[in-house]
Amino acid sequence: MKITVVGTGYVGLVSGTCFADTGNEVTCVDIDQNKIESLKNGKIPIYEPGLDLLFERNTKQGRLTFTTSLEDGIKDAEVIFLALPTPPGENGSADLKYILGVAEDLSKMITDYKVIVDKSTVPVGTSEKVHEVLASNLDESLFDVVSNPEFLREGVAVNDFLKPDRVVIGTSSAKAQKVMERLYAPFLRTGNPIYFMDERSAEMTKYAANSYLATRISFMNEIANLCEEVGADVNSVRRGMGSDSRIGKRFLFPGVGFGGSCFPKDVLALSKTASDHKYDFKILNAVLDVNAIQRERIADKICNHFPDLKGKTIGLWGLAFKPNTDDIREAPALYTIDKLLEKGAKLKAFDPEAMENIAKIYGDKIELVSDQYEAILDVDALAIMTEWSVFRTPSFKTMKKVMRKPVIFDGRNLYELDAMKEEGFHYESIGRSIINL
Ligand SMILES: NC(=O)C1=CN([C@@H]2O[C@H](COP(=O)(O)OP(=O)(O)OC[C@H]3O[C@@H](n4cnc5c(N)ncnc54)[C@H](O)[C@@H]3O)[C@@H](O)[C@H]2O)C=CC1
Ligand SMILES: O=C(O)[C@H]1O[C@H](OP(=O)(O)OP(=O)(O)OC[C@H]2O[C@@H](n3ccc(=O)[nH]c3=O)[C@H](O)[C@@H]2O)[C@H](O)[C@@H](O)[C@@H]1O
Repeated sequence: MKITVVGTGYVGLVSGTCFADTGNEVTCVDIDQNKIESLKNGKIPIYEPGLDLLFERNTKQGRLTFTTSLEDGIKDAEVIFLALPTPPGENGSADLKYILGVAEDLSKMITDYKVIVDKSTVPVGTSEKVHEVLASNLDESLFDVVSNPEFLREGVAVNDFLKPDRVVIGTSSAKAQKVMERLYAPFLRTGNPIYFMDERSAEMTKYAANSYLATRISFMNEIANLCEEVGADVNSVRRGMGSDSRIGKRFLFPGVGFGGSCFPKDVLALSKTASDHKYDFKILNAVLDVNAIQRERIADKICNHFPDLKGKTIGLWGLAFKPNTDDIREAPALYTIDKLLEKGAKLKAFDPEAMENIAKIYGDKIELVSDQYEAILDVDALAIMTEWSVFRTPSFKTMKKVMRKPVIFDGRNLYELDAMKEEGFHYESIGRSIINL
């Protein structure tokens, strides 16, 4: 099938590459000329494990191409995916200017039947808006609009796309449904379901899923904070809870709050949809409030430990919003950095992939170093912000040797309390007791 993907970011590039890998001819379109130039030269502008292999194979074999011209990109395409940004607008609702802008452009270009698929996360009713924009210039027989929310996670995006837990398709057109069934069949061979529903339900499913996952995280963060008060250990509590099959083990890890380009914006957008309909969605507002407090928790612990941070140096391990990505959008590390800088601390940091993006924001306000031990050389304390595997079994001996003081603030609960006691660290984590030296 000939497919066009408009928007070549985390979702568009992964989807386009994976669709090419099942034999489709895919053209990716983006307005960012640098991005397209780099992709044409074989360079992937994001870090996403496993993407390089698929990218190389499909570009080499000519199934995956790139252009900045929407008009060229959609030539002969049967399906056009919109994988465009939907950032929060002024009032928190998703800003649809990219989606509706491209729909408007498409309405002036389409000459034969195409299925326009929205893959971006958009508020309920957006498919109808896209339909309206297209219909303002096009005969209705020339297009169908489908909602196909994407559930991939950054860092494991390729695997999530190739083996989705489920595919959700919102459409009222039998013709479009057949096209989508054909396109997704190779990804559903193990019997994972494809659910067809109306467009509004598909749009709602995406927000409901993300908001529920964010709710679990905020809930666990509050349990963790209470564990600290009552002397319980959240790691034990998490295991005890998660092994109940009604609850499940995943997404119960407390930490420094959820970040990334989606949970914070999607919970906010759903809350806005609710208030637009005069519905006070109390849980969602609490989820956001808890998260705003939690993402400052490590900085707060550091400030408690060092009443005056002037003249102190703190090392940071991890800057990305989660491991295996270079993405720092809404990363909890940003909030920690801002607070510690404001209090006068000097910062040194290391992240395996996100340092280039951090440098774009902070310049020389923080010292970025290329080795995790260099990031703790002569520091008064280490703060762990992202659970990259490489931080899980460090040499505690080396750490103690290079740090000015053996003090760790662990936002991801990477180490056992007994080990920290034995190794002689002052160790503060999330939802567990403090190991005092
Ligand atoms: N990042 C993720 O893990 C996931 C994101 N989503 C949703 O998918 C959508 C896209 O997200 P990301 O891929 O993260 O965004 P992104 O910001 O990484 O990529 C969006 C791309 O669209 C391009 N673009 C903007 N205007 C354009 C135009 N008029 N024509 C062509 N290209 C244009 C930008 O240059 C950028 O390359 C959002 O709605 C997001 O909520 C859904 C599931 C997962
Ligand atoms: O709509 C989206 O963009 C995507 O948002 C999330 O994916 P992603 O943001 O890539 O990453 P997650 O693994 O969900 O983590 C999000 C945040 O929650 C935090 N988190 C996650 C799990 C957990 O148990 N505890 C926890 O604090 C992570 O550290 C991270 O900051 C969803 O998991 C995807 O299904 C969805 O497609």
